Amino acid sequence: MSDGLPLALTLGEPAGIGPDLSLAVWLKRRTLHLPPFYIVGDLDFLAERARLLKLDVPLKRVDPNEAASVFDRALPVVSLDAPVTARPGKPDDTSAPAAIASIRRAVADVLAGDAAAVVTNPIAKNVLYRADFADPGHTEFLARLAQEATGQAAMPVMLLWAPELAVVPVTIHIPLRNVIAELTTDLIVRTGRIVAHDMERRFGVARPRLAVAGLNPHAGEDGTIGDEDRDIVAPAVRQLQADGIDARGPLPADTLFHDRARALYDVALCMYHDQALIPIKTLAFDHGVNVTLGLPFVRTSPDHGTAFGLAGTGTANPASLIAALKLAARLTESAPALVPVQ
Ligand SMILES: NC(=O)C1=CN([C@@H]2O[C@H](COP(=O)(O)OP(=O)(O)OC[C@H]3O[C@@H](n4cnc5c(N)ncnc54)[C@H](O)[C@@H]3O)[C@@H](O)[C@H]2O)C=CC1
Ligand SMILES: NCC(=O)COP(=O)(O)O
Repeated sequence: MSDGLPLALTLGEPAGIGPDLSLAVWLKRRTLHLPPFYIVGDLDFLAERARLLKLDVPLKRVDPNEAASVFDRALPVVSLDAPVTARPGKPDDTSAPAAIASIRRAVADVLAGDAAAVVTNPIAKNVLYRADFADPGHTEFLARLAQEATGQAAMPVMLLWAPELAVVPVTIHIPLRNVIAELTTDLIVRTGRIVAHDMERRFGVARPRLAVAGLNPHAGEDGTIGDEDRDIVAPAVRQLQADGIDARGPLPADTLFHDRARALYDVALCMYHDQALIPIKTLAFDHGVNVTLGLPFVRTSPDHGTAFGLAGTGTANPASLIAALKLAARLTESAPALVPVQ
């Protein structure tokens, strides 16, 4: 990992499974050779959750620069002045400030060079929205924080990655009825350029192959089942090709995700959230990782959400968080912790 720096892991929604998984994966640090990380959150709250789960996890309040050396014997906690009282499975609007402050601190640490990358635990979007969180999710919030800190505009792109499949939703958390209005040739082109750049730079794929899904059934069937594929998606593919990017499409989405089709591309660019996330969560829910491309730093996250029904039970599967920690370490190895925004 870059310069032996630890990963900064956010608290996420305190009533969700993020705290449980963070404690559980620390216990597996040696057997799984996990990269060192610290969690940004309320130490007393984490100690209480560990007691509830009967997990013997010593916690140590640290500054980020102490975290790597502490990690082997205790879970390092960068403590925030944002106490949490939420109980497992009972989301409580008062914990939104702590969830937000944790993300802010993790980003500040990585931008200050004190952490190698940001790994986020799941937040409950509706809880944050009620607290006037202005962004749809981490993806856009992280880009805003990066822009505020560096003065450089960042266009964040959501990638869901697993060894079996990588997908990008071009439009993300918007109502389905707004997708057509927001889907433009320019948006697809800008997204495709960032995907091609970051797949090469971060993931080490020499000439990434992009499969661009159509929006309509049968990719519009020559404009007879909707004209967006012909008028919006196809020109974007041509532009990406003119840029020298190996892009194909628009391809019918219903035949894009079976085994033989997946062997022909590195990333599928999908036109809306569920077109991208259904296939990857079907194939790789337990170990899929959410990665934000287009940022000047690495951010990964488990692919799942807060799973309120499992919080405090000790039954949530930690595999996706483990994959997120390992991928964050890998991505910071293959490129500097901070890369300029294109
Ligand atoms: N990166 C993030 O911050 C994300 C946040 N969310 C948020 O999570 C909340 C709940 O969303 P849902 O759609 O219900 O998705 P979810 O992923 O929390 O749960 C979907 C199903 O998968 C199960 N599940 C999830 N994680 C699991 C794990 N580690 N082990 C075993 N089973 C697991 C749950 O019990 C549930 O049956 C929402 O508020 C949403 O906004 C959802 C996805 C990502
Ligand atoms: N469906 C993916 C998701 O909700 C993650 O969003 P983000 O918080 O990473 O932007």
